[in-house]
Amino acid sequence: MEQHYEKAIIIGVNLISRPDFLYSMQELSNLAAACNMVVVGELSQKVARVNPSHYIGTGKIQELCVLITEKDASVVICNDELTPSQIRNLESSLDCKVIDRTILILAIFGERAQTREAQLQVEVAQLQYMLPRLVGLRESLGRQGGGAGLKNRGSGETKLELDRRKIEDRITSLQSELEKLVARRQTQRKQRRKNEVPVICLVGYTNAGKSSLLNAMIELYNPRALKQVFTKDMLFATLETSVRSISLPDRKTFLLTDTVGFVSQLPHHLVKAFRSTLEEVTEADLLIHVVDIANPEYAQHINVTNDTLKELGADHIPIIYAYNKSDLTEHVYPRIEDDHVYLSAELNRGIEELTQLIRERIFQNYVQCEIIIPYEQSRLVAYFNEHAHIQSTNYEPNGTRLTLECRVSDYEQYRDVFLQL
Ligand SMILES: Nc1nc2c(ncn2[C@@H]2O[C@H](COP(=O)(O)OP(=O)(O)OP(=O)(O)O)[C@@H](O)[C@H]2O)c(=O)[nH]1
Ligand SMILES: [Mg+2]
Repeated sequence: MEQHYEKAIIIGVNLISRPDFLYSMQELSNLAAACNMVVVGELSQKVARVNPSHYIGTGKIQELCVLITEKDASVVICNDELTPSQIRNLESSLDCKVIDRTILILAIFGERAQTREAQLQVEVAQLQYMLPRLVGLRESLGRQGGGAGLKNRGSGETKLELDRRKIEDRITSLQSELEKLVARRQTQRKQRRKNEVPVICLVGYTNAGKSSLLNAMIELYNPRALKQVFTKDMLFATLETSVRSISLPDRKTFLLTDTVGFVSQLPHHLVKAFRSTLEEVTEADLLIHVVDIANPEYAQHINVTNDTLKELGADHIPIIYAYNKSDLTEHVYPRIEDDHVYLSAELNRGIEELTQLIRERIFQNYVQCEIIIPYEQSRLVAYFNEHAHIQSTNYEPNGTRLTLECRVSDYEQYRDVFLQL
């Protein structure tokens, strides 16, 4: 089937205090493309503050009207989240469909959501966005058909109240379903804590290669598990959290979590709705910040991710930087430099180097020791075989002598049982 592309014009207010404006417009254009729109024109206004009634000033509106006709555009996309009345006023001045950055991101998330949890989260965010905008939210959410004119205006207060009630009821029911799923996930996380398995979370800008890196780790260390995750060259390929257990050759094990990618100005409702998914990040022992080092905007991407981590309250967690897609650059790789490593998830190169950094950060609490376990405690031999790296095993008259590397906590817990060497 032939893909239908809607012609869009992007507009933005370049606040004097905003250094990342050009970048954010570029990002908006990528978001539009992910939503099957083609950007045919662009307009920006440099001012000290956003126009409270129309987002942009009167002069700019005239200019925009000309541009819309000239380019035969059917939608205008604003670079910020607009108030309900700004959208309403702009639409009537332009007589053209107007959407904002938030609707765009919500639409992409809506299209990508696969699991029940992700679908519920997106729908809650969409409804909450919609609630205060019921009046005049013309075609914007169900972006099909285009240009319905003003015919839905003023359909009466009663109808509006009814719609509002319906939406509120729907939000309540979605949220209660969501809470059940969240409770289940929290139980799983508690269980993991109890097992003392360290949790490492992959974070980063969307399309940086987080899912690819998870797959490369699986392929190297647990190839038989066949639990690869979905990767694709598009914004927000991943909306759900996947957790995989990675066992290194010396039996050290950690959980590696892949999660939703970040983008600048992630809508407030969306962050709130995805709170449970993102809790995985805030409770991690270590973060791997995946950066697409081949992208010219990578420094901005790093800032966006770090800002989002701060917003989530996860900026206290230790970070390793994985400079991914090094194969597309001139950088020498694989290579470790301080807390970052140059690698290529696609070519499976640099994964061991990354693992080395992980080991240094996560597995410092290990001791090298030699112990004798009495034969009547042989279940402990089985325990250490499972949870430690055994270097040698010898059977002596009174017990099993093991040379091993194990967690300090395990050593401390059982030291009274061990026999004198
Ligand atoms: N050349 C090259 N391409 C890569 C590398 N790693 C990932 N890619 C490609 O980059 C694209 C995005 O990869 P994903 O792993 O889906 O990225 P992600 O960070 O999980 O993205 P979201 O889930 O959308 O946030 C895919 O087309 C990958 O094939 C790499 O090391 N080199
Ligand atoms: Mg992904």
